Amino acid sequence: MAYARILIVDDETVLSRSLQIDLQDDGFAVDTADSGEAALALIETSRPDLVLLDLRLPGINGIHVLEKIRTYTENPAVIIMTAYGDTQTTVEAIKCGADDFINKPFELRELKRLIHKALDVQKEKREFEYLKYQQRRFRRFSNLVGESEAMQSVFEKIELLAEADDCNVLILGESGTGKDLVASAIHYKSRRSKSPFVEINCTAFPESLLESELFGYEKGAFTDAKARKVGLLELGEGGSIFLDEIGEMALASQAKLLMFLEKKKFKRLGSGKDLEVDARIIAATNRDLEKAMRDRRFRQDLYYRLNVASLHLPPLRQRKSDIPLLVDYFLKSFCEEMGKEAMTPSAKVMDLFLSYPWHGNVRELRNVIERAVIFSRGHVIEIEHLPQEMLGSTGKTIRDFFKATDQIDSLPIDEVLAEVEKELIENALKASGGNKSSAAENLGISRFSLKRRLDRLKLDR
Ligand SMILES: Nc1ncnc2c1ncn2[C@@H]1O[C@H](COP(=O)(O)OP(=O)(O)OP(=O)(O)O)[C@@H](O)[C@H]1O
Repeated sequence: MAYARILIVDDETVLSRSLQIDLQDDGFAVDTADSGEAALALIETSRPDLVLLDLRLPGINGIHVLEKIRTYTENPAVIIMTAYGDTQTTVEAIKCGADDFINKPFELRELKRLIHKALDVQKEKREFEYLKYQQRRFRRFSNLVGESEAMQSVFEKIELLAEADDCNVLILGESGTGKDLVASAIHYKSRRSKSPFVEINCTAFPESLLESELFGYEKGAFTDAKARKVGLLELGEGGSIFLDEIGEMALASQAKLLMFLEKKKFKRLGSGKDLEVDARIIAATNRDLEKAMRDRRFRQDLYYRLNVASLHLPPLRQRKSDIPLLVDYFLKSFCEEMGKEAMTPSAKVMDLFLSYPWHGNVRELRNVIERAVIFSRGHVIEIEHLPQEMLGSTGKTIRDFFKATDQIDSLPIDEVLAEVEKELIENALKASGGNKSSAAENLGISRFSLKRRLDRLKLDR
Protein backbone atom coordinates (compact mmCIF):
# COMPACT_ATOMS: atom_id res chain seq x y z
CA MET A 1 0.00 0.00 0.00
CA ALA A 2 1.61 3.28 -1.09
CA TYR A 3 2.23 5.87 1.63
CA ALA A 4 0.79 3.67 4.39
CA ARG A 5 0.80 5.20 7.87
CA ILE A 6 1.94 3.05 10.79
CA LEU A 7 1.54 3.63 14.51
CA ILE A 8 3.97 1.87 16.89
CA VAL A 9 2.56 1.48 20.42
CA ASP A 10 5.24 0.36 22.88
CA ASP A 11 6.60 1.68 26.17
CA GLU A 12 10.10 0.49 25.21
CA THR A 13 10.95 3.78 23.56
CA VAL A 14 14.37 2.68 22.30
CA LEU A 15 12.79 -0.18 20.38
CA SER A 16 9.99 1.97 18.95
CA ARG A 17 12.38 4.73 17.93
CA SER A 18 14.69 2.36 16.02
CA LEU A 19 11.69 0.65 14.39
CA GLN A 20 10.33 4.06 13.43
CA ILE A 21 13.58 4.99 11.64
CA ASP A 22 13.73 1.66 9.82
CA LEU A 23 10.14 1.83 8.62
CA GLN A 24 10.47 5.47 7.62
CA ASP A 25 13.46 4.47 5.49
CA ASP A 26 11.11 2.06 3.70
CA GLY A 27 8.78 4.93 2.83
CA PHE A 28 6.15 4.55 5.56
CA ALA A 29 4.84 7.46 7.60
CA VAL A 30 5.41 6.37 11.22
CA ASP A 31 4.11 7.69 14.56
CA THR A 32 4.89 6.31 18.02
CA ALA A 33 2.97 6.18 21.30
CA ASP A 34 4.30 4.94 24.65
CA SER A 35 0.95 4.27 26.36
CA GLY A 36 -2.56 3.05 25.53
CA GLU A 37 -4.01 6.51 26.18
CA ALA A 38 -1.50 8.21 23.86
CA ALA A 39 -2.18 5.55 21.19
CA LEU A 40 -5.96 6.08 21.25
CA ALA A 41 -5.55 9.87 21.02
CA LEU A 42 -3.18 9.48 18.03
CA ILE A 43 -5.42 7.00 16.21
CA GLU A 44 -8.23 9.58 16.26
CA THR A 45 -6.04 12.23 14.67
CA SER A 46 -3.54 10.43 12.44
CA ARG A 47 -5.79 7.58 11.17
CA PRO A 48 -3.08 4.93 10.72
CA ASP A 49 -3.49 2.07 8.22
CA LEU A 50 -1.68 -0.29 10.59
CA VAL A 51 -0.92 -0.42 14.33
CA LEU A 52 2.02 -2.36 15.82
CA LEU A 53 0.71 -2.97 19.31
CA ASP A 54 2.57 -4.17 22.38
CA LEU A 55 0.16 -5.83 24.80
CA ARG A 56 1.90 -4.89 28.04
CA LEU A 57 1.44 -1.18 28.41
CA PRO A 58 1.24 1.15 31.37
CA GLY A 59 -2.33 2.43 31.99
CA ILE A 60 -4.86 1.02 29.50
CA ASN A 61 -3.47 -2.35 28.40
CA GLY A 62 -3.05 -3.55 24.80
CA ILE A 63 -6.22 -5.66 24.73
CA HIS A 64 -8.34 -2.65 25.71
CA VAL A 65 -6.65 -0.52 23.08
CA LEU A 66 -7.41 -3.22 20.50
CA GLU A 67 -11.07 -3.45 21.57
CA LYS A 68 -11.41 0.31 21.24
CA ILE A 69 -9.73 0.34 17.79
CA ARG A 70 -12.22 -2.22 16.51
CA THR A 71 -15.10 0.15 17.29
CA TYR A 72 -13.75 2.83 14.93
CA THR A 73 -15.08 3.12 11.37
CA GLU A 74 -11.56 3.69 10.06
CA ASN A 75 -10.41 0.25 11.09
CA PRO A 76 -6.62 -0.14 10.90
CA ALA A 77 -4.84 -3.50 10.63
CA VAL A 78 -3.29 -4.54 13.98
CA ILE A 79 -0.17 -6.65 14.55
CA ILE A 80 0.43 -7.66 18.15
CA MET A 81 4.01 -7.60 19.47
CA THR A 82 4.15 -10.03 22.34
CA ALA A 83 6.69 -11.56 24.72
CA TYR A 84 7.47 -15.29 24.52
CA GLY A 85 5.18 -17.32 26.75
CA ASP A 86 2.35 -14.80 26.55
CA THR A 87 0.23 -17.34 24.67
CA GLN A 88 -2.94 -16.75 26.67
CA THR A 89 -3.01 -12.98 25.98
CA THR A 90 -2.04 -13.52 22.34
CA VAL A 91 -5.00 -15.85 21.85
CA GLU A 92 -7.22 -13.27 23.53
CA ALA A 93 -5.87 -10.56 21.19
CA ILE A 94 -6.54 -12.67 18.08
CA LYS A 95 -10.09 -13.25 19.35
CA CYS A 96 -10.47 -9.48 19.73
CA GLY A 97 -9.63 -9.05 16.05
CA ALA A 98 -5.81 -8.68 15.86
CA ASP A 99 -4.70 -9.48 12.30
CA ASP A 100 -1.37 -11.09 13.22
CA PHE A 101 1.21 -11.36 15.96
CA ILE A 102 4.99 -11.55 16.34
CA ASN A 103 7.03 -12.74 19.31
CA LYS A 104 9.65 -10.43 20.80
CA PRO A 105 12.55 -10.31 20.16
CA PHE A 106 11.89 -10.52 16.44
CA GLU A 107 13.80 -10.33 13.18
CA LEU A 108 13.12 -7.02 11.46
CA ARG A 109 12.74 -8.84 8.13
CA GLU A 110 9.95 -11.04 9.56
CA LEU A 111 8.13 -8.03 11.02
CA LYS A 112 8.28 -6.26 7.64
CA ARG A 113 6.88 -9.35 5.91
CA LEU A 114 3.92 -9.34 8.30
CA ILE A 115 3.42 -5.60 7.83
CA HIS A 116 3.21 -5.96 4.01
CA LYS A 117 0.91 -8.93 4.28
CA ALA A 118 -1.46 -7.12 6.68
CA LEU A 119 -1.45 -3.97 4.52
CA ASP A 120 -2.31 -5.99 1.40
CA VAL A 121 -5.28 -7.56 3.17
CA GLN A 122 -6.26 -4.13 4.50
CA LYS A 123 -6.22 -2.70 0.98
CA GLU A 124 -8.41 -5.52 -0.31
CA LYS A 125 -10.86 -4.97 2.56
CA ARG A 126 -11.08 -1.26 1.75
CA GLU A 127 -11.69 -2.00 -1.93
CA PHE A 128 -14.57 -4.28 -0.93
CA GLU A 129 -15.95 -1.55 1.33
CA TYR A 130 -15.81 0.85 -1.60
CA LEU A 131 -17.67 -1.61 -3.79
CA LYS A 132 -20.33 -2.04 -1.12
CA TYR A 133 -20.71 1.73 -0.97
CA GLN A 134 -21.13 1.87 -4.76
CA GLN A 135 -23.68 -0.90 -4.53
CA ARG A 136 -25.79 1.11 -2.06
CA ARG A 137 -25.52 4.16 -4.30
CA PHE A 138 -26.67 2.21 -7.31
CA ARG A 139 -29.60 0.63 -5.54
CA ARG A 140 -30.84 4.07 -4.57
CA PHE A 141 -30.84 5.27 -8.18
CA SER A 142 -31.91 2.17 -10.01
CA ASN A 143 -35.38 3.52 -10.81
CA LEU A 144 -36.34 2.94 -14.38
CA VAL A 145 -39.30 4.96 -15.54
CA GLY A 146 -41.33 4.16 -18.65
CA GLU A 147 -44.80 3.12 -19.73
CA SER A 148 -44.39 2.88 -23.52
CA GLU A 149 -44.79 -0.53 -25.10
CA ALA A 150 -41.08 -0.51 -25.89
CA MET A 151 -40.19 0.01 -22.22
CA GLN A 152 -42.72 -2.58 -21.05
CA SER A 153 -40.95 -5.11 -23.19
CA VAL A 154 -37.58 -3.94 -21.78
CA PHE A 155 -38.92 -4.51 -18.24
CA GLU A 156 -40.07 -7.99 -19.18
CA LYS A 157 -36.66 -8.82 -20.59
CA ILE A 158 -34.96 -7.50 -17.45
CA GLU A 159 -37.04 -9.95 -15.37
CA LEU A 160 -36.14 -12.86 -17.64
CA LEU A 161 -32.45 -11.97 -17.71
CA ALA A 162 -32.40 -11.56 -13.94
CA GLU A 163 -33.72 -15.13 -13.62
CA ALA A 164 -31.20 -16.56 -16.09
CA ASP A 165 -28.38 -15.28 -13.94
CA ASP A 166 -25.58 -17.31 -15.50
CA CYS A 167 -25.86 -16.04 -19.05
CA ASN A 168 -23.94 -12.99 -20.15
CA VAL A 169 -25.88 -9.99 -21.40
CA LEU A 170 -25.27 -7.40 -24.10
CA ILE A 171 -27.18 -4.11 -23.78
CA LEU A 172 -27.37 -1.97 -26.91
CA GLY A 173 -28.67 1.55 -27.30
CA GLU A 174 -27.70 5.14 -27.99
CA SER A 175 -25.91 7.17 -25.35
CA GLY A 176 -28.22 8.26 -22.51
CA THR A 177 -30.95 5.66 -23.12
CA GLY A 178 -30.46 4.07 -19.68
CA LYS A 179 -28.04 1.18 -20.31
CA ASP A 180 -26.34 1.70 -16.93
CA LEU A 181 -29.68 1.63 -15.15
CA VAL A 182 -30.78 -1.51 -16.98
CA ALA A 183 -27.51 -3.28 -16.15
CA SER A 184 -27.88 -2.53 -12.45
CA ALA A 185 -31.58 -3.51 -12.52
CA ILE A 186 -30.66 -6.90 -14.03
CA HIS A 187 -28.07 -7.41 -11.29
CA TYR A 188 -30.20 -6.29 -8.35
CA LYS A 189 -33.19 -8.34 -9.43
CA SER A 190 -31.06 -11.47 -9.77
CA ARG A 191 -29.85 -14.05 -7.28
CA ARG A 192 -26.49 -12.25 -7.46
CA SER A 193 -27.85 -9.08 -5.85
CA LYS A 194 -26.10 -9.66 -2.49
CA SER A 195 -22.71 -9.87 -4.21
CA PRO A 196 -20.93 -6.92 -5.83
CA PHE A 197 -22.03 -5.07 -8.96
CA VAL A 198 -18.70 -3.95 -10.37
CA GLU A 199 -18.83 -1.25 -13.04
CA ILE A 200 -15.93 -0.64 -15.44
CA ASN A 201 -16.03 1.91 -18.20
CA CYS A 202 -13.74 0.56 -20.91
CA THR A 203 -12.92 4.07 -22.15
CA ALA A 204 -11.80 5.23 -18.71
CA PHE A 205 -8.42 3.45 -18.92
CA PRO A 206 -5.69 3.18 -21.52
CA GLU A 207 -5.36 -0.35 -22.94
CA SER A 208 -2.72 -1.74 -20.56
CA LEU A 209 -4.35 -0.21 -17.49
CA LEU A 210 -7.73 -1.68 -18.34
CA GLU A 211 -6.19 -5.16 -18.33
CA SER A 212 -4.54 -4.69 -14.96
CA GLU A 213 -7.76 -3.22 -13.51
CA LEU A 214 -9.76 -6.17 -14.82
CA PHE A 215 -7.41 -9.07 -14.20
CA GLY A 216 -5.11 -7.68 -11.47
CA TYR A 217 -1.39 -8.37 -11.29
CA GLU A 218 1.31 -9.94 -9.18
CA LYS A 219 4.02 -7.93 -7.46
CA GLY A 220 6.83 -7.36 -9.99
CA ALA A 221 4.66 -8.19 -13.06
CA PHE A 222 5.91 -4.89 -14.53
CA THR A 223 8.09 -2.02 -13.36
CA ASP A 224 5.38 -0.18 -11.41
CA ALA A 225 3.84 -3.31 -9.88
CA LYS A 226 5.14 -2.68 -6.35
CA ALA A 227 2.50 -4.87 -4.72
CA ARG A 228 -0.04 -7.46 -5.76
CA LYS A 229 -3.30 -6.03 -7.08
CA VAL A 230 -6.58 -7.88 -7.03
CA GLY A 231 -8.47 -7.34 -10.29
CA LEU A 232 -12.07 -6.18 -10.53
CA LEU A 233 -13.10 -9.59 -11.89
CA GLU A 234 -12.05 -11.15 -8.60
CA LEU A 235 -13.80 -8.43 -6.62
CA GLY A 236 -16.98 -9.32 -8.48
CA GLU A 237 -16.99 -12.93 -7.23
CA GLY A 238 -20.58 -14.13 -7.07
CA GLY A 239 -21.86 -10.89 -8.59
CA SER A 240 -21.95 -9.11 -11.95
CA ILE A 241 -19.28 -7.22 -13.87
CA PHE A 242 -20.70 -4.37 -15.93
CA LEU A 243 -18.40 -3.58 -18.86
CA ASP A 244 -19.66 -0.25 -20.15
CA GLU A 245 -18.68 0.89 -23.66
CA ILE A 246 -17.34 -2.53 -24.56
CA GLY A 247 -17.23 -1.46 -28.21
CA GLU A 248 -14.16 0.61 -27.33
CA MET A 249 -12.20 -2.27 -25.79
CA ALA A 250 -8.82 -2.98 -27.44
CA LEU A 251 -8.50 -6.24 -29.39
CA ALA A 252 -5.90 -7.71 -27.01
CA SER A 253 -8.19 -7.18 -24.00
CA GLN A 254 -11.11 -8.60 -26.00
CA ALA A 255 -9.13 -11.83 -26.48
CA LYS A 256 -8.50 -12.13 -22.71
CA LEU A 257 -12.12 -11.38 -21.93
CA LEU A 258 -13.26 -14.04 -24.39
CA MET A 259 -11.02 -16.56 -22.66
CA PHE A 260 -12.62 -15.68 -19.34
CA LEU A 261 -16.13 -16.00 -20.79
CA GLU A 262 -15.32 -19.43 -22.18
CA LYS A 263 -13.53 -20.93 -19.19
CA LYS A 264 -14.58 -18.73 -16.24
CA LYS A 265 -10.86 -18.70 -15.51
CA PHE A 266 -8.15 -16.08 -15.90
CA LYS A 267 -4.62 -15.31 -14.76
CA ARG A 268 -3.40 -12.22 -12.97
CA LEU A 269 -0.74 -10.43 -15.04
CA GLY A 270 2.64 -11.92 -14.15
CA SER A 271 1.13 -15.12 -12.77
CA GLY A 272 0.93 -18.59 -14.25
CA LYS A 273 -1.85 -19.62 -11.91
CA ASP A 274 -5.44 -19.91 -13.13
CA LEU A 275 -8.01 -18.19 -10.94
CA GLU A 276 -11.63 -19.18 -11.07
CA VAL A 277 -14.34 -16.58 -10.64
CA ASP A 278 -18.09 -16.94 -10.77
CA ALA A 279 -19.15 -13.58 -12.17
CA ARG A 280 -21.70 -12.70 -14.80
CA ILE A 281 -20.65 -10.27 -17.51
CA ILE A 282 -23.11 -7.57 -18.50
CA ALA A 283 -21.71 -5.52 -21.38
CA ALA A 284 -23.09 -2.37 -22.98
CA THR A 285 -22.31 -0.22 -25.97
CA ASN A 286 -23.73 2.58 -28.06
CA ARG A 287 -21.64 1.41 -31.04
CA ASP A 288 -22.85 -0.64 -33.96
CA LEU A 289 -20.90 -3.81 -33.11
CA GLU A 290 -21.72 -5.47 -36.42
CA LYS A 291 -20.05 -2.62 -38.20
CA ALA A 292 -17.15 -2.71 -35.71
CA MET A 293 -16.74 -6.41 -36.61
CA ARG A 294 -16.69 -5.61 -40.32
CA ASP A 295 -14.04 -2.97 -39.60
CA ARG A 296 -12.12 -5.62 -37.61
CA ARG A 297 -12.28 -3.53 -34.44
CA PHE A 298 -14.44 -6.05 -32.58
CA ARG A 299 -13.92 -9.81 -32.40
CA GLN A 300 -16.68 -11.87 -33.96
CA ASP A 301 -16.30 -14.73 -31.45
CA LEU A 302 -16.64 -12.32 -28.52
CA TYR A 303 -19.69 -10.72 -30.11
CA TYR A 304 -21.41 -14.09 -30.52
CA ARG A 305 -20.53 -15.04 -26.92
CA LEU A 306 -22.03 -11.83 -25.57
CA ASN A 307 -24.95 -11.60 -27.94
CA VAL A 308 -26.62 -14.78 -26.65
CA ALA A 309 -28.88 -12.58 -24.57
CA SER A 310 -29.11 -9.05 -25.85
CA LEU A 311 -31.42 -6.20 -25.01
CA HIS A 312 -31.96 -3.11 -27.14
CA LEU A 313 -32.95 0.19 -25.55
CA PRO A 314 -34.87 2.32 -28.04
CA PRO A 315 -34.00 6.02 -28.32
CA LEU A 316 -36.33 8.42 -26.53
CA ARG A 317 -37.62 9.89 -29.83
CA GLN A 318 -39.09 6.45 -30.61
CA ARG A 319 -40.98 6.23 -27.30
CA LYS A 320 -42.37 9.69 -26.85
CA SER A 321 -45.22 8.43 -24.69
CA ASP A 322 -42.60 8.03 -21.90
CA ILE A 323 -41.75 11.74 -21.95
CA PRO A 324 -44.57 13.06 -19.68
CA LEU A 325 -43.82 10.38 -17.08
CA LEU A 326 -40.08 11.05 -17.19
CA VAL A 327 -40.65 14.82 -16.94
CA ASP A 328 -42.84 14.31 -13.91
CA TYR A 329 -40.33 11.92 -12.33
CA PHE A 330 -37.32 14.24 -12.82
CA LEU A 331 -39.28 17.33 -11.73
CA LYS A 332 -40.29 15.59 -8.50
CA SER A 333 -36.80 14.34 -7.72
CA PHE A 334 -35.01 17.64 -8.48
CA CYS A 335 -37.56 19.79 -6.60
CA GLU A 336 -37.17 17.48 -3.63
CA GLU A 337 -33.38 17.49 -3.87
CA MET A 338 -33.23 21.30 -4.11
CA GLY A 339 -35.89 21.87 -1.44
CA LYS A 340 -38.24 23.62 -3.91
CA GLU A 341 -42.03 23.35 -4.12
CA ALA A 342 -43.57 21.08 -6.77
CA MET A 343 -43.37 22.32 -10.39
CA THR A 344 -45.15 21.46 -13.64
CA PRO A 345 -44.23 22.26 -17.25
CA SER A 346 -46.35 24.81 -19.15
CA ALA A 347 -48.35 23.45 -22.11
CA LYS A 348 -45.88 25.08 -24.52
CA VAL A 349 -42.92 23.45 -22.78
CA MET A 350 -44.58 20.03 -22.86
CA ASP A 351 -45.33 20.48 -26.60
CA LEU A 352 -41.70 21.30 -27.21
CA PHE A 353 -40.56 18.32 -25.13
CA LEU A 354 -42.79 16.05 -27.21
CA SER A 355 -41.51 17.35 -30.54
CA TYR A 356 -37.82 17.76 -29.68
CA PRO A 357 -35.58 15.01 -31.13
CA TRP A 358 -33.64 14.31 -27.84
CA HIS A 359 -30.44 13.08 -29.45
CA GLY A 360 -28.91 12.88 -25.96
CA ASN A 361 -31.94 10.77 -24.93
CA VAL A 362 -33.08 10.52 -21.29
CA ARG A 363 -29.79 11.99 -20.04
CA GLU A 364 -30.45 15.17 -22.05
CA LEU A 365 -34.04 15.38 -20.78
CA ARG A 366 -32.84 14.92 -17.20
CA ASN A 367 -30.25 17.70 -17.60
CA VAL A 368 -32.77 20.07 -19.19
CA ILE A 369 -35.13 19.55 -16.27
CA GLU A 370 -32.44 19.96 -13.64
CA ARG A 371 -31.47 23.28 -15.23
CA ALA A 372 -35.11 24.41 -15.45
CA VAL A 373 -35.70 23.65 -11.76
CA ILE A 374 -32.63 25.70 -10.87
CA PHE A 375 -33.74 28.69 -12.96
CA SER A 376 -37.44 28.68 -12.19
CA ARG A 377 -38.77 30.62 -9.19
CA GLY A 378 -42.44 29.75 -9.56
CA HIS A 379 -44.44 26.57 -9.91
CA VAL A 380 -44.38 26.43 -13.70
CA ILE A 381 -41.50 25.65 -16.05
CA GLU A 382 -41.67 28.11 -18.96
CA ILE A 383 -39.89 28.23 -22.33
CA GLU A 384 -37.37 30.77 -20.96
CA HIS A 385 -36.16 28.24 -18.40
CA LEU A 386 -34.95 25.95 -21.20
CA PRO A 387 -31.51 26.09 -22.82
CA GLN A 388 -31.23 28.30 -25.90
CA GLU A 389 -29.93 25.42 -28.06
CA MET A 390 -33.25 23.63 -27.60
CA LEU A 391 -35.08 26.48 -29.23
CA GLY A 392 -32.77 26.65 -32.23
CA SER A 393 -31.22 29.89 -33.50
CA THR A 394 -34.64 31.26 -34.53
CA GLY A 395 -36.14 30.27 -31.21
CA LYS A 396 -38.08 27.48 -32.94
CA THR A 397 -37.65 23.80 -33.57
CA ILE A 398 -37.78 22.35 -37.09
CA ARG A 399 -41.30 21.16 -36.44
CA ASP A 400 -42.35 24.68 -35.40
CA PHE A 401 -40.69 25.91 -38.57
CA PHE A 402 -42.77 23.53 -40.68
CA LYS A 403 -45.93 24.45 -38.81
CA ALA A 404 -45.41 28.11 -39.73
CA THR A 405 -46.41 27.45 -43.34
CA ASP A 406 -46.67 31.12 -44.22
CA GLN A 407 -42.95 31.48 -43.48
CA ILE A 408 -42.08 28.46 -45.55
CA ASP A 409 -44.23 29.66 -48.45
CA SER A 410 -42.21 32.82 -48.65
CA LEU A 411 -38.82 31.02 -48.78
CA PRO A 412 -37.17 29.16 -51.66
CA ILE A 413 -37.55 25.40 -51.09
CA ASP A 414 -33.80 24.71 -51.30
CA GLU A 415 -33.16 27.17 -48.51
CA VAL A 416 -35.76 25.53 -46.25
CA LEU A 417 -34.45 22.03 -46.96
CA ALA A 418 -30.84 23.10 -46.44
CA GLU A 419 -31.82 24.60 -43.10
CA VAL A 420 -33.53 21.38 -42.02
CA GLU A 421 -30.64 19.25 -43.27
CA LYS A 422 -28.15 21.46 -41.42
CA GLU A 423 -30.02 21.18 -38.14
CA LEU A 424 -30.39 17.40 -38.38
CA ILE A 425 -26.71 16.96 -39.15
CA GLU A 426 -25.62 19.33 -36.40
CA ASN A 427 -27.82 17.55 -33.87
CA ALA A 428 -26.52 14.13 -34.91
CA LEU A 429 -22.91 15.30 -34.65
CA LYS A 430 -23.59 16.82 -31.25
CA ALA A 431 -25.18 13.59 -30.04
CA SER A 432 -22.26 11.49 -31.28
CA GLY A 433 -19.67 13.81 -29.72
CA GLY A 434 -18.36 14.72 -33.20
CA ASN A 435 -17.96 11.11 -34.32
CA LYS A 436 -18.87 11.20 -38.01
CA SER A 437 -19.32 7.43 -38.50
CA SER A 438 -21.78 7.19 -35.66
CA ALA A 439 -23.59 10.42 -36.70
CA ALA A 440 -23.93 9.06 -40.27
CA GLU A 441 -25.27 5.81 -38.91
CA ASN A 442 -27.90 7.61 -36.81
CA LEU A 443 -28.94 9.66 -39.81
CA GLY A 444 -29.26 6.50 -41.91
CA ILE A 445 -26.69 7.63 -44.50
CA SER A 446 -23.16 6.52 -45.34
CA ARG A 447 -20.13 8.28 -43.92
CA PHE A 448 -19.25 9.34 -47.44
CA SER A 449 -22.68 10.90 -47.97
CA LEU A 450 -22.36 12.75 -44.65
CA LYS A 451 -18.98 14.08 -45.72
CA ARG A 452 -20.43 15.35 -49.03
CA ARG A 453 -23.31 17.07 -47.22
CA LEU A 454 -20.93 18.67 -44.71
CA ASP A 455 -18.90 20.10 -47.60
CA ARG A 456 -21.98 21.32 -49.45
CA LEU A 457 -23.49 22.96 -46.37
CA LYS A 458 -20.06 24.34 -45.39
CA LEU A 459 -20.34 22.68 -41.99
CA ASP A 460 -17.05 20.80 -42.06
CA ARG A 461 -14.71 23.24 -40.37
N1 LIG B 1 -35.95 4.93 -18.00
C1 LIG B 1 -35.31 5.79 -17.21
N2 LIG B 1 -35.90 6.21 -16.07
C2 LIG B 1 -35.29 7.10 -15.27
N3 LIG B 1 -34.07 7.63 -15.51
C3 LIG B 1 -33.45 7.24 -16.62
C4 LIG B 1 -34.02 6.30 -17.52
N4 LIG B 1 -33.16 6.09 -18.53
C5 LIG B 1 -32.09 6.86 -18.28
N5 LIG B 1 -32.25 7.55 -17.14
C6 LIG B 1 -31.29 8.53 -16.58
O1 LIG B 1 -30.60 9.10 -17.68
C7 LIG B 1 -29.21 9.22 -17.39
C8 LIG B 1 -28.40 8.41 -18.40
O2 LIG B 1 -28.65 7.03 -18.19
P1 LIG B 1 -27.51 5.92 -18.35
O3 LIG B 1 -26.20 6.44 -17.81
O4 LIG B 1 -28.04 4.66 -17.79
O5 LIG B 1 -27.42 5.88 -19.94
P2 LIG B 1 -26.42 5.03 -20.86
O6 LIG B 1 -27.25 4.48 -21.95
O7 LIG B 1 -25.66 4.06 -20.02
O8 LIG B 1 -25.47 6.16 -21.43
P3 LIG B 1 -23.93 6.02 -21.99
O9 LIG B 1 -24.00 5.16 -23.22
O10 LIG B 1 -23.56 7.44 -22.31
O11 LIG B 1 -23.13 5.42 -20.87
C9 LIG B 1 -29.01 8.75 -15.98
O12 LIG B 1 -29.06 9.88 -15.14
C10 LIG B 1 -30.21 7.87 -15.72
O13 LIG B 1 -30.53 7.89 -14.37
